[in-house]
Amino acid sequence: MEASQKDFETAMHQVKLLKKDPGNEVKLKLYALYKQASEGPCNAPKPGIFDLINKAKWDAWNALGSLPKETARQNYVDLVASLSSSESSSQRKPGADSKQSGYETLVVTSEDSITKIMFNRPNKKNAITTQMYHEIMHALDAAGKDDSAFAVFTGNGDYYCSGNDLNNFTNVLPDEVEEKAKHFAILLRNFVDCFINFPKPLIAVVNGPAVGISVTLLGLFDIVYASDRATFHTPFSHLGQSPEGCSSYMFPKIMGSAKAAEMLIFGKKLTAREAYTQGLVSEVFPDSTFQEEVWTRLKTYSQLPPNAMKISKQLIRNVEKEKLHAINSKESSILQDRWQSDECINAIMNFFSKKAKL
Ligand SMILES: CCCCC/C=C/CC(=O)SCCNC(=O)CCNC(=O)[C@H](O)C(C)(C)COP(=O)(O)OP(=O)(O)OC[C@H]1O[C@@H](n2cnc3c(N)ncnc32)[C@H](O)[C@@H]1OP(=O)(O)O
Repeated sequence: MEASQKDFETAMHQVKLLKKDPGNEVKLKLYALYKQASEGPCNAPKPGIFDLINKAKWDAWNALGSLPKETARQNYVDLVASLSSSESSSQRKPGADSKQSGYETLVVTSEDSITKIMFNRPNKKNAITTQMYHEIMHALDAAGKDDSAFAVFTGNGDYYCSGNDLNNFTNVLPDEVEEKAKHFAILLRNFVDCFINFPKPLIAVVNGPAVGISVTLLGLFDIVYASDRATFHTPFSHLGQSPEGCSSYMFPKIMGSAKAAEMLIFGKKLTAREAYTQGLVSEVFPDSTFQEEVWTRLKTYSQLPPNAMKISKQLIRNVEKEKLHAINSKESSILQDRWQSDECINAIMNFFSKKAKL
């Protein structure tokens, strides 16, 4: 299948996550393909002979001649995929129980055929920064391709995750607000798409309170295990925002529209037991034995035939994939407007002036 504009944008994000410098030759190739894919054949004036860097870039772009934009886009996406996958395989020893390097906001490990992705900003209640959104997308992409049977998300410390890091919205100058909102909407859409597209069973081990986007995404998980200390809170109206993560569709489907509305419109916080009764959580465990019970069970499941599990997951989820992509796109574009609203800007300012906490 031909790479889409969205694949192209995702690849552009992935390039920023490469840990190793791919070298000048590859960087020139990436530059040339990027220009060809976004602007078409080279139309810029040739730089002067002593302007070495710009001349090398111009030469690389010009060398692509009349290569169609779509082919350049595909080649760019393929090149980035090969750079990312060679980087992740060189970071992992085959068969080893390994902590994968290259992540700053996550701890990603592979053990017992399970890829564990742990939010790792315990001092900030695992709030998700822009870097963390990118690292999660990268970890999911790698977990979808590695030889693990399934992927598990959990949190380090007392929280599962406190949702979007509200600092993502600070330090934005007034004339940048519109552009930033657009940028975040693209990031959000790409981020949620990674969960919709994830090909293997996706499991959440909710070790403590969960807020915002870390809750809404649970509707896209296949199994959710929760400690009895966990709570589930989507305070969108309090923040002048609106639902994401496909929750505007998945939550009413899972728990019925009356219960979903209490959460998504009024920000009602659910206990783990309530979330279980409403179908968002598969099972609740006492906090004292949570880790032991859950991981023992997951290790047993991970020995089941991986292809059978993958196929079953896809059978369950794929019927609605296109619908979910459309919902994600709509939710992201509504949020793009919300982030520019006085309601939202005031709510975030109140949080940082410590006037408002959830
Ligand atoms: C690309 C953009 C996509 C956007 C997608 C949109 C998603 C929507 C959402 O996710 S909405 C949810 C947003 N989250 C919140 O509003 C939570 C805000 N945090 C709180 O209300 C509280 O911190 C708490 C209830 C989670 C925990 O309270 P507690 O008193 O136990 O702890 P502290 O407040 O002292 O927290 C410790 C430090 O962590 C910082 N922090 C916690 N959560 C966030 C956050 N979401 N964003 C930014 N910072 C957060 C908190 O400020 C403390 O920092 P400090 O020690 O430096 O003061």
